[in-house]
Amino acid sequence: MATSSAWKLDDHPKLPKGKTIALIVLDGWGESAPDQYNCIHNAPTPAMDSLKHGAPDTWTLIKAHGTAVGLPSEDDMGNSEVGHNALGAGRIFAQGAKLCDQALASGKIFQGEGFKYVSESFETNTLHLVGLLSDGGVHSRLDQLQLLIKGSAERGAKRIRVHILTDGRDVLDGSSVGFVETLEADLVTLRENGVDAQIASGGGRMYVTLDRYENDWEVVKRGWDAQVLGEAPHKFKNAVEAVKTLRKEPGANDQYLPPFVIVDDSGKAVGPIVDGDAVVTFNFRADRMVMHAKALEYEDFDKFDRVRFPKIRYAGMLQYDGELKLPSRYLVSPPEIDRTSGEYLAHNGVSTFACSETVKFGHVTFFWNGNRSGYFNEKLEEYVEIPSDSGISFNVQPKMKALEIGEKARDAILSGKFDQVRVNIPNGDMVGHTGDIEATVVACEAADLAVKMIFDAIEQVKGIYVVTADHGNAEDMVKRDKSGKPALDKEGKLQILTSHTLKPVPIAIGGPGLSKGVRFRKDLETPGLANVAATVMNLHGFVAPSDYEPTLIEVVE
Ligand SMILES: O=C(O)[C@@H](CO)OP(=O)(O)O
Ligand SMILES: [Mn+2]
Ligand SMILES: [Mn+2]
Repeated sequence: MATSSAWKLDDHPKLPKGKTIALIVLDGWGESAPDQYNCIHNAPTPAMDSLKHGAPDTWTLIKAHGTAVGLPSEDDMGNSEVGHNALGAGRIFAQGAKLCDQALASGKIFQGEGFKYVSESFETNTLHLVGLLSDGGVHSRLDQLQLLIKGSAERGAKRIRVHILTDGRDVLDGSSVGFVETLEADLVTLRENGVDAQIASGGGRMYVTLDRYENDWEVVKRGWDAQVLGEAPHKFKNAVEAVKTLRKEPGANDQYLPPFVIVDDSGKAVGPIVDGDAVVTFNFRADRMVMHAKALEYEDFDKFDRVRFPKIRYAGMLQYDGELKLPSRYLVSPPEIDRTSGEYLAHNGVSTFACSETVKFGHVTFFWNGNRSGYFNEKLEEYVEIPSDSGISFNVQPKMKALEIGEKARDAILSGKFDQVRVNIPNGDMVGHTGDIEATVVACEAADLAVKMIFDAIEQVKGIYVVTADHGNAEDMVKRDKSGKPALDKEGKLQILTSHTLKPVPIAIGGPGLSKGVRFRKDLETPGLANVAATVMNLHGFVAPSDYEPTLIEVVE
């Protein structure tokens, strides 16, 4: 790849090139006060602990939520998409949640090409809305769905079917009932006003539709069967009753609710997707919509038997994959995350190895590279995916593939072939989402062992490590009141927190290759994840582009 002048990075005046850098992202690893709900504190994590104590020059905290990562407000917890986007792109982009808010508030969403396209079905056919039903703000938001439904009805949608996916992962488990009741009440009002509006199907997000990175197509198939074919093992006349009843099944919770369809008095599904219908998927976040989008859009498709492939007018809330241009129609233009650090470094000859297990593979590749799949330069990059366990909830195998990721990273470091070895270690996050505190402690220990393995390899090649996280999760596993004490529910019970948090995340640098005098600056007011890219570019021996968020480090004599 010839380096055009636009891509050429200036040499760093003080820092050398050619050091091997291990870049470790601990998924869902925030910093919080120690107590019994802080699984990171309660796990033996000697590698991570060794970085922290008495080392203010090489260990610090950075912001990983809210406006620091392009989310609408400081009440928005961080997540992997916005976190890895910020880490990789070195700048803060207004993210999907915010762009959709703006488009809905101004009404522009209804004037765009995407909406016009789907609205051509309104007169004669059904509008289906499919997505995650909660106010979590990570993948979707209920208030955005409400505005979309209202706006569509005002613009001629006569028959509306909503296919819901219950959450319990970005919000408390059990909250699905309240969200379904709220939606149902809206639909009742619409019906009173002459719009035939109903919930048509549903299921838990982790079991129905929202798989990612092709971990388990069965998940998408279950959703297809319910949404398109109108077939599911459970049939109900009413969605509130469906959710309440199915939550009582063994092992069921909001995340893993079995699929159901709503049927009429004669037992017929009320809303299968058929030829001529319009479909809008109202999630703004990409990763868990890509597989579903392929099933809805691709003529050639062999991942499961679709039985019927209806000719529909389909639009995503956003375009979910910029490289694949998928879906081809969308309501809101996604953030244009360009000139990522990965692309710059590839243009400047830096060779990169990236690895995680399936459930986080796209985080260190696709999200890292600004929601773009594929290599920038095949000769310089190698991305390795370790297959994740599928069909289980991760508290059953809390060690996940941490050690395998550690081994792959170690081998890549020792091979001498790569300047940057980048990994995501998923345990704190994936097991934290199960709400299983004991398993999450085991998960954090496993993550730390993987970190240690990578540190050892860096030691051998006299390289540098940068270790950080994308957002919090495992460091706080209980819902708290304003004073920070565990909040009790109406029955006086603790409410286990399965979601991410608002906490800052640690970042540490070190290793024998770190030049003397490199330390974290103290003059940045609120450093966040977006400051990491410039830092890493410096450690590779380059000055970051001038519009990147400033580097976290300085070199003192
Ligand atoms: O699992 C997911 O989809 C989200 C939570 O909704 O987690 P993360 O952002 O860490 O991928
Ligand atoms: Mn994450
Ligand atoms: Mn997560």
